[in-house]
Amino acid sequence: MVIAGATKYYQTRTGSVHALDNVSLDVRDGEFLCILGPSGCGKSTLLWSMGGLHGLTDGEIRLGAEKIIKPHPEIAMIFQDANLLPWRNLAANIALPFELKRKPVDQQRIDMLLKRVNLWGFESKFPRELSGGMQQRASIVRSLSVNPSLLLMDEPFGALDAFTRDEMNLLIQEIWMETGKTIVFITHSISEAIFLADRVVVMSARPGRIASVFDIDIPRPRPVDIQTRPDFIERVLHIKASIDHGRSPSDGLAIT
Ligand SMILES: Nc1ncnc2c1ncn2[C@@H]1O[C@H](COP(=O)(O)OP(=O)(O)OP(=O)(O)O)[C@@H](O)[C@H]1O
Repeated sequence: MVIAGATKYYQTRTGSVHALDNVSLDVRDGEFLCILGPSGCGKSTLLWSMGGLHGLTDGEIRLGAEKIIKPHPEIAMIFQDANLLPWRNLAANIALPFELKRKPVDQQRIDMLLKRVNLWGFESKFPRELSGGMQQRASIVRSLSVNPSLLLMDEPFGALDAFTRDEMNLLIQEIWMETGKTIVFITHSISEAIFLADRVVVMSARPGRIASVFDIDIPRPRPVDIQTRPDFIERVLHIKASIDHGRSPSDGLAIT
């Protein structure tokens, strides 16, 4: 995917908000890219535009030769809230994208994915009967069931407890290694970004711009306890220093 000069102004009753300023970035096929930055720096605006859910004021986003101006079958999105419909059981929730596209349900692929994320046997359960981590795993199955090439994840594990978050990070690392999907993942956590990414893009706020890009060459699979190793902590501090250098004192960014 190519992002070329992406610029976005929101028009509000109190004036216009400059959310993205001339953001250009090539997302390489098959890479795991994490976007990090303080609240309000335009991460979601950028990701939603990549998903065809928001229009840009200027610039463009392309997938191959196609300009992204509306949702695209090759692009799936996962949000912090699993967004399962409460009145549908797991099977019916996962079948939804097929219904919307009026396509036959690929049960074989869904079963394979359910087994992969340890939800096999839970198909008749309703969202309220599942933990937050299970709901998020179901939303991952729902997104992957239609076999997109690009997965856009907007702070998908931000609402989960630390243990579940570690489990989900391991799971998404494994899925990425097995499937070769391109993943763009937004997070507030520097450690989560370094743990997952091939490249970490740091954005700065007001207006949202790319401040720096860091290559993360740590071999995979990366175990969770890698985050306590001195060289990992050094990377965290290095990225944190670059953020502190370029931000105003009111911006917040978790260091976890
Ligand atoms: N629909 C909207 N209408 C008006 N302004 C908006 C809208 N959505 C976002 N903004 C503004 O655009 C800027 C960027 O917001 P965005 O949600 O993209 O940032 P973010 O980095 O994802 O923040 P967070 O980390 O808090 O989710 C902010 O100043 C925000 O208030």
